[in-house]
Amino acid sequence: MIEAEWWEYDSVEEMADAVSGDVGFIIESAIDARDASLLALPGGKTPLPIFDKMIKAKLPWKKVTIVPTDERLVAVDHELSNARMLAQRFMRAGARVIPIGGENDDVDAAGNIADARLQDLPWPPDLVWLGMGADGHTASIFAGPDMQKALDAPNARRAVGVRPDPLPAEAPVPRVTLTRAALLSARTLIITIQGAEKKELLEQAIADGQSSRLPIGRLLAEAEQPIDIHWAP
Ligand SMILES: O=C(O)[C@H](O)[C@@H](O)[C@H](O)[C@H](O)COP(=O)(O)O
Repeated sequence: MIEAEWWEYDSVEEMADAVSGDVGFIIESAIDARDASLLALPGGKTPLPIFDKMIKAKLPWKKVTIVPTDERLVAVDHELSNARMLAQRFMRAGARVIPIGGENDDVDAAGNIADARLQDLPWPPDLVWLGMGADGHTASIFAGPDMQKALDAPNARRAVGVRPDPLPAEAPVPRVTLTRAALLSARTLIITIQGAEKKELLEQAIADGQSSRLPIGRLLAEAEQPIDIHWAP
């Protein structure tokens, strides 16, 4: 049974205020408890106004380490790179951003490299924050030949290489993604989505749970923690 709580806002701006406040609280609580905070943050467009609010907040960014939940296999300075997008924002604020990908034609090797990098970090993340595509993908767990690999990887495995099929139009490149086990190891799990269509899709995926054909449904079906879903029109 997926324990999901929906938070619905009237605007993106309102969602950004609320979510940036929640994430700030997660960061401060982690630093109080462990003197450090590890966050796994999504790519995509929905979180950008929230990220922009977050970096304006006076948080102890020097104690914060950020990894992308997934990465496109492009050069680290490429416009499609999630690490680049995160670094441009959060490194300026003082946080450490760890890239997990880069240009690599060998998708499986890229997955091994991402996994090795994540194995060096103090685990679990205080926060895994996910988005969802209109096709029901989340992080870079896409329908296609590698979906099961990302969903069924053993608990100790933190990342794998994936070849979405079909390749998503907004960034048509192979990826690495945190595995289901790694994503669900988070102390806190949140999702941010926008638009009526995605709301309906996510509600259906949650209702279908384990029998969902969508990656997000299959992922959440195994979650043991309650999930906060933030939605704006
Ligand atoms: O592609 C990535 O890097 C993502 O992490 C991906 O899972 C993203 O969160 C969704 O595609 C939603 O993207 P939008 O917020 O742009 O709709």
